Amino acid sequence: MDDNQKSLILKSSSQYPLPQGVKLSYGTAGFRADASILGSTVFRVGILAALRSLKTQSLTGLMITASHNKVTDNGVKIADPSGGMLTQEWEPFADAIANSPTPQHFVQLIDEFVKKENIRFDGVRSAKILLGRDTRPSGESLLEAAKQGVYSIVGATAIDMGILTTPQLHWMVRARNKDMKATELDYFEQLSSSFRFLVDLTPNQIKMSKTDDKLIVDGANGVGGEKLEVLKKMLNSMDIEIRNSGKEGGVLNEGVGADYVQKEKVVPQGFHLKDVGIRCASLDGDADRLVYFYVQSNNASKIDLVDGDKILSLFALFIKEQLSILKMEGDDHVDENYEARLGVVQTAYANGASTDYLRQLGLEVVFTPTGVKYLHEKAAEYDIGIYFEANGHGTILFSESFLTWLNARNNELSSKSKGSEQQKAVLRLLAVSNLINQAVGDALSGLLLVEAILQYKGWSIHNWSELYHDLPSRQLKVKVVDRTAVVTANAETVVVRPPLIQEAINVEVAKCPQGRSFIRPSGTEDVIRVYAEASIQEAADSLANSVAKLADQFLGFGNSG
Ligand SMILES: CC(=O)N[C@H]1[C@@H](OP(=O)(O)O)O[C@H](CO)[C@@H](O)[C@@H]1O
Ligand SMILES: [Mg+2]
Repeated sequence: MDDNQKSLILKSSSQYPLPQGVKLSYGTAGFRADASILGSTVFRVGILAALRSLKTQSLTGLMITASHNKVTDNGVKIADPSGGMLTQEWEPFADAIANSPTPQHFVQLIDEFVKKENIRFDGVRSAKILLGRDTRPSGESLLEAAKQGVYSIVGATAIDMGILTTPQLHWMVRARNKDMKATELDYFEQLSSSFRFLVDLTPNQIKMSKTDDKLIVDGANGVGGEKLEVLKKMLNSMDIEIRNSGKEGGVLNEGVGADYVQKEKVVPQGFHLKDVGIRCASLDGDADRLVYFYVQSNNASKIDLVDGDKILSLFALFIKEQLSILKMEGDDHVDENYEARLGVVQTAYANGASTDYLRQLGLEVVFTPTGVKYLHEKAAEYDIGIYFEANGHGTILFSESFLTWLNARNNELSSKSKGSEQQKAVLRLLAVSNLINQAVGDALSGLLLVEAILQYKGWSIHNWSELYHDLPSRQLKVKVVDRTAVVTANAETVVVRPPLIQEAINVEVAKCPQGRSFIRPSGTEDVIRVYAEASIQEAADSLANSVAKLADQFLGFGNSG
C-alpha cells in the first residue's frame, strides 16, 4: 500500500472509533451485536470486503443483518465471490481488524496483511462490492458505514442493492461473477419460472385436494414477507396468504419467525385455532431459514413442527426418486448412465429419527460441525449434496459435471424419446437446480421447492409429517465463565476438553432409553448449548437438565477458581 492509500484509511477510520470494551468475533454468522456499537465494525468489514475483492479479482458481497436476533441488534457478514460465506482462512484477520484499538494500529494490521496475502493495489482491477441490508432501522446508517469502508480503498466501487434477503445478496454475487443475469428481478424470474416448469411436470393423475392448496406464511415481520409478496404476484396459480409481513405493525422476530417457532414449538403471533388443518410456514428475519408447521386441533397455541430435517428428508426422497427413474431400463443407453453421487449433510442437532429415516432410504448421511460454512463445503463434494440444519437453513448443491451430464442427456432424450419418463426426470432435476439457491440456504426458493414436491406427490402436510416421528428433544443454554474452554471433536458430538466431562455425560446418557446428548460452545451467543433427545419427552428433559448441571459444575461460575 502506498502512503496515499494508508492516509486515506487512517483518515476515514478515525471517523469510526471502536467503542470502549468491545470484543467481537466473526462467529458462525459474521459479527453480531447491539446495533449501537457496530459502526466501526461495519466500516472495517467494508474495507475487508474490498480487500477480498482485490485478492480474488472478483466481486464480493457485504450483508447487514442479524437474522433472527432482536430488532435492536444488527450484524455484518461477507459473501465470497462464489456466493458462499467468507473463506475461513480470513476469519482470524476479520477478528483482528474488528478489535483493533486505534486507527494507527488498524492501518498497520492491514498493511501487514496486504503484504502477507500479496494483495495487489496496482489498479489493474479495482475492488467491487455489492451491499445489501435487511429491514432493521439501524441498517441505513450501518450501510453508510460500510460504504465509507469500501471507499477508503482507492478505486473501489460499492453497489448498494438496498433491502434484500440474505440469500438474494449471496445469489447476486454468485450470478454476477458467473456473468449470469443478476438483478433482483432476474432472481424472481428464475425462481418463478423454474417453479412453474417443475409444477408442469407433475404427473397428470395427481391432484391435490382443494383444502391442501392453501399456504399461510409467517414473514417474521422481516424482509422475507415483502419479497414473497413480489414472488406471489409472479405465481398467480398459488394460494399464499402472508402474515407478519412487517406492514401490520408487529416487531421483527418478536413472537414470530422460524427461530421462535422451531425452538418454542408454539404458533407465531397472528395464527389461531381457525388455521387448524392448513399448511403453514415460517421464515426467519432475513429469510434464510424455513420451517413448516400446523396448528394442533386440541390446543391452538401448540404446533406440530415440520423442521429442517423433514424438509431435507422430503428433498432427499424426491431427488432419489428422480435418480431412480433415470436409471430405469428400457432405453438403449443404460450404459451411459452416470452414477450420480448423492450425499446428505446434517449436524449433531438433526433429530436422530431423521438420520435413521435417511439411512433406511439407503442414503449416505454425513455430519459436520454447526454452521452453514461447514455443511455447504461438505455438500459441495457430491454430485448432488443436500444439507440442512434442523433450524431450517439448507439447500441442494449440484456439481457442474453432473449438470453438464444432465443437459447432454436431455438433448439426447429429446431426439430419441421426447416426453419419456426419463426425460421428465432429467428436466425435473434441472428445474430443481435452477430453483434452489446454489449459494446459500434460501427460505423463498426452499419454500417453492417444498410446494412443488408436495404437489408432485399429491401430499398434505400431514402425509409429509408422517415420514417419520421425531424423537422428543430438549435444548438448553448454560452461562459459563469461558465457553472457549470447551473443545469438541467428531462433528461436536464429544467433548475432548476439559477432561472427564464427556465421561460424566456418557453416564447420564446410558441411563436413558434412546438417549443422546452433547454440549458445544455457541458461535453466536456467549453460552454453552446443551442438546438431549430420548424416547419420551420427560426423559429428554431430564437428560438435558443433568447434562446442563454437569456443564455448570465443570465450567460454571461456581468453578471459576
Ligand atoms: C443450535 C442452533 O440452532 N445453532 C445455530 C446458531 O449457531 P450457534 O453457534 O449454535 O449459536 O446460529 C447459526 C447462525 O444462524 C446457525 O447456523 C446454527 O445452526
Ligand atoms: Mg437467518
